[in-house]
Amino acid sequence: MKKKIIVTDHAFKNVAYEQQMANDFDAVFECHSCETEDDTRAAIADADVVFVNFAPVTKNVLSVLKPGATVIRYGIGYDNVDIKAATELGISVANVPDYGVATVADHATASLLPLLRRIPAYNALFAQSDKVRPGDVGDIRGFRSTVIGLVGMGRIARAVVERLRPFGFSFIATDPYCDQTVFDSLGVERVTLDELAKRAHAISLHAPSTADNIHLIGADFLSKVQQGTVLVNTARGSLVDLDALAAAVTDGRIAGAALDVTDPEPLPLDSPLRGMTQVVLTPHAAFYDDDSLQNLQRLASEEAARALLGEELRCKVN
Ligand SMILES: NC(=O)C1=CN([C@@H]2O[C@H](COP(=O)(O)OP(=O)(O)OC[C@H]3O[C@@H](n4cnc5c(N)ncnc54)[C@H](O)[C@@H]3O)[C@@H](O)[C@H]2O)C=CC1
Ligand SMILES: O=C(O)C(=O)COP(=O)(O)O
Repeated sequence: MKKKIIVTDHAFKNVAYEQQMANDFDAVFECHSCETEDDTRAAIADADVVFVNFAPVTKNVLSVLKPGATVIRYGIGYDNVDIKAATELGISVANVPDYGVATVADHATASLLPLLRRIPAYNALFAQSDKVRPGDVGDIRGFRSTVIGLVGMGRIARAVVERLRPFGFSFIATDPYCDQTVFDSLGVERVTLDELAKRAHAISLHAPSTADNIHLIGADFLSKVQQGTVLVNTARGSLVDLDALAAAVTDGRIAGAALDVTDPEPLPLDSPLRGMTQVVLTPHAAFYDDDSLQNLQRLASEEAARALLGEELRCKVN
């Protein structure tokens, strides 16, 4: 019987790599745009390999697969897949941890620097006044006296440090699970989350979405930050309590925020954050450029080939 390879959803320009890989195996290949659990269940029934981007892969969805099937997350975070249920059902899950580290780090860096220079705030003033002057956006701290605080010290955070280092910033970071040697080799001071809140002038989030990390950046954290701090989130929306963030932007503790991810996504039309000139929004796009998409689709397709050949997966997460 022919093998069956299904894409549940994606935002790519084409699926040429996947199609070629399926042809190599003379497999059935279908590409869907699943929006509901029912869509996904119907699309993947009896598949051998499932590629999933953002569609939720719940226990209910997984139950239509046979033991031995493989689910490949198009991406790094796999919080949309019920890993426990997959393991119980004998289904392997893999992600692609290394396709776009540079691209996400580029996006975080490109978001953070304009906030520190208050460029979005100046730009907004031009819509209201014909006499915009230096300093109209409040105090601006020089880069060489600015402390960057990283939440998470994994692959992307390390790449952000490399990109920001030439500007002369100092770096502090919190990561309960990362080895001290990583901090030492990068010259990053290890601190607690509490200390990071108090000392950082710019905070960039790079921790995964887990049950423990929900609203890590909430009212308590934001009550401790210095007036005029900036925040960048390219990790996962669930890390930030958006109501608490809106309050902190309103009272000036947060002078600027760049949110690539929010919970929920998309950000509701009536969210106050949409109208705030200090808040820059991008649509979960930090991973998105031509280089990273090519890597992602190629590496995911190679992983699928390994699954079909019965070989050990490169990036199995369960
Ligand atoms: N916006 C986008 O397009 C993209 C977002 N991401 C997100 O970025 C996150 C980070 O990616 P990587 O750096 O590749 O992951 P990674 O797994 O290399 O690093 C994550 C680090 O966070 C640490 N961590 C976990 N809980 C923490 C906590 N409570 N406080 C501080 N640190 C904590 C871990 O110990 C680990 O060192 C991913 O989980 C993913 O959700 C990844 C790619 C694209
Ligand atoms: O999942 C995607 O394709 C992305 O948007 C980026 O995913 P990640 O954030 O890598 O888990």
